[in-house]
Amino acid sequence: MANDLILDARDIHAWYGSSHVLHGVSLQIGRGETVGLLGRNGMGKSTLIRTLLGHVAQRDGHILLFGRDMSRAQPHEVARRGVAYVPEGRGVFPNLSVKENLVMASRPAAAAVRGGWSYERVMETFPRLAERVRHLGGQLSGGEQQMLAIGRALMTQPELVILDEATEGLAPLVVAEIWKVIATIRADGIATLIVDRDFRKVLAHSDRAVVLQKGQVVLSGAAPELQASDALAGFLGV
Ligand SMILES: Nc1ncnc2c1ncn2[C@@H]1O[C@H](COP(=O)(O)OP(=O)(O)OP(=O)(O)O)[C@@H](O)[C@H]1O
Repeated sequence: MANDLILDARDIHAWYGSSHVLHGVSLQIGRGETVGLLGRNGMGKSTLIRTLLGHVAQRDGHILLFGRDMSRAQPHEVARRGVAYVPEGRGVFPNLSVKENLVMASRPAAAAVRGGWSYERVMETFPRLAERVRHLGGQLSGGEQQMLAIGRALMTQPELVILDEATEGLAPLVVAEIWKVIATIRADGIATLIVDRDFRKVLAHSDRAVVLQKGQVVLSGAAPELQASDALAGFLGV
């Protein structure tokens, strides 16, 4: 199994100044596996993601990516290893056009391996973006920006896509479109780590899920098992 792991993070701690936020979290993601990361507000989900990506300087623990030690890696080194991050708040370039946003993210890399995510395939997957290729990132609606952010992530030909609150604040129709794209990414065999407030949708689209409470893993298991678990509602406060 070890060789099939994309991510193997063990005993992760993280701090903001004197505030100790993650208390020994372990998380494994296998090739092509979709993992949901659940927990109430402020429980450490974004911090865990940002720590894995190298954005939180005060950290401890072991992070292996494809078996390589990335415990002290910088964010650009993690990205180069095939981890694409779609942050809360999207992160598209407002002064570049839709096409420029996509093309500048593009990496040929191992595209041939799976057919890859070409500019054309992103356009087919997101018809709304195709209608707006010349618009600037900043002129797009929130939902379109989110699609552009996901499109950018896919153009890097990732092995693992991390989606932090990708549907936050979007209209129901757009949310439904984004879940459809998440299903496409999964069917493509790209591993995904998903954070979203809609825990039912997360479980429906994941192989496995992990629940954080106060910076610790309090529950984890196969998605169908968690769905049926009485403990889950308690941890999520629903
Ligand atoms: N930049 C920061 N500086 C100081 N404290 C922070 C910072 N970011 C987050 N925190 C604190 O760390 C804890 C975990 O926050 P985090 O954002 O990781 O939680 P979360 O589970 O992602 O919740 P949310 O859904 O609200 O984003 C919270 O107590 C939060 O206030």
